[in-house]
Amino acid sequence: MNAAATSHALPGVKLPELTTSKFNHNSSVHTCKASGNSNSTVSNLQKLKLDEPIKNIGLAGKRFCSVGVCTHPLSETESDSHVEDEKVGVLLLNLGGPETLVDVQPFLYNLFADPDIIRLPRLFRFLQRPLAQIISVLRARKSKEAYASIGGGSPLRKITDEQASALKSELEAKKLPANVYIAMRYWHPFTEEAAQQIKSDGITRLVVLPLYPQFSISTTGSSIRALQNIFREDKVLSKLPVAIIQSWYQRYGYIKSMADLIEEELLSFNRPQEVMIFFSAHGVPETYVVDAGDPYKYQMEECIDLIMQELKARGIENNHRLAYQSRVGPVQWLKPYTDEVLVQLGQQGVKSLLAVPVSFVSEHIETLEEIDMEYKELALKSGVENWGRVPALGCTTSFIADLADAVIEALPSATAMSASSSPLISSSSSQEFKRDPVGYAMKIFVGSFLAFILLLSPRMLSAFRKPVV
Ligand SMILES: C=CC1=C(C)c2cc3[nH]c(cc4nc(cc5[nH]c(cc1n2)c(C)c5CCC(=O)O)C(CCC(=O)O)=C4C)c(C)c3C=C
Ligand SMILES: [Fe+2]
Repeated sequence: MNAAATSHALPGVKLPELTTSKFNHNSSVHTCKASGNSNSTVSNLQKLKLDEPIKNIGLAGKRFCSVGVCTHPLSETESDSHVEDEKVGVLLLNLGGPETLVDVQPFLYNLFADPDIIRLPRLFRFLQRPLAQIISVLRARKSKEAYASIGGGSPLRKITDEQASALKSELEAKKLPANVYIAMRYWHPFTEEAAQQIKSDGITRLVVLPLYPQFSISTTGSSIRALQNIFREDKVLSKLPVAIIQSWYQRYGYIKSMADLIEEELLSFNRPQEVMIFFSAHGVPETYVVDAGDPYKYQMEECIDLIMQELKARGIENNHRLAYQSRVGPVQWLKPYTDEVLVQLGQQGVKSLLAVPVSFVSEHIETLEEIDMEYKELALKSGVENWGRVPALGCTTSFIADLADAVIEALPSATAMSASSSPLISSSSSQEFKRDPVGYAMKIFVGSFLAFILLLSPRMLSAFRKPVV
């Protein structure tokens, strides 16, 4: 476990009591539920109060619960309300992608203008937008080439639409009629558009479901912040009961669906038992984990362990590795890097390799271009002879059914986001400031100065322009 993952990724977030459980391979039901749902199928429960600082309960960085549901403490009136009388909405959070090559630069601008993607010291936040403009222009050419090679745009919107409609059908089949909305962080349909639709449809209870299995400050965290900002400013939305599922990588339905895909893909090799299972996750800068307490790395490692345990239970005992891809800019990202590990494996004599994208559930630029083209070529050049790739989950039936169950489990614990005491928006830096204001001020001053020099240096600018591999 990484000691740095002790603080919560959304610092100070108060969560209701969640029940925790052991992962149960023999069970076809989920092993964890939010408390408040009396129909619990949970075994080996251990209560974990998440509104206490995590480090005080000796479970730093660990989440044993399959669904981290983030709400405010339930009031009696709210917890008494009947779900059957509600107009239920489900909001899927996703990244978004450029639909045409013309969209690429403005999409990149939106991405780099996000303070959860380029984390500038507070004093230099005024540089965020000009920097985003420079970096997006510098990166646009390479990025356009990549999108051009997969047909001229991102498939993300289409796939997310399909997932939304599959989830809606599955919820209906499970007797929970619901409207399903999509909020993309950096391209259409933007979070604002989804929020307006939710409001005009008169939704009375909302479950927020990120399409990222693992939590990262840069993905789910950023989307929740954006949502929180919009909801808090709106009279109606600020009162809407909302349940936020923060991560769901431990759910058995997800783990089983991933194992199914891997098992099936292994069969396409001549000697399946000799294939190295190579998990490739999207990276994040190392400082996210080490300084900001992003649980992403820990959750990723736990996720891979769970998938491998599930495969082992099926008699599949292949070797496996985890590496991180898609780094951007000159800073250190989570290691080991996918490109470096592929070269090492080839040189070490690994002949058959199955790539498994694991941080995202749709095909996108980084599966279709980076893995299928760049990494495949690199692996084959390095000595790998047989290459395969597990498809993204997309609309796999067992996976969508499990997402529907996650929504149903989360629904009863929805409460209003409005309470202005909500700490969802508060940042780790404000907590640090409260703890040690002088040290914090010094750090900001020195950090800002260095950041300013670094950010405008030719090396930094060219690192954003260069393709990583
Ligand atoms: C779990 C998934 C993702 C994490 C974590 C993540 C962090 C992260 N990403 C960038 C920079 C870029 N990401 C880009 C595309 C992109 N990123 C994700 C997912 C995660 N990103 C997806 C699904 C996509 C693809 C969308 C699509 O169009 O198909 C891009 C644009 C493409 C490119 O030019 O490479 C950039 C840039 C950072 C800096 C970051 C963490 C800080
Ligand atoms: Fe990314």
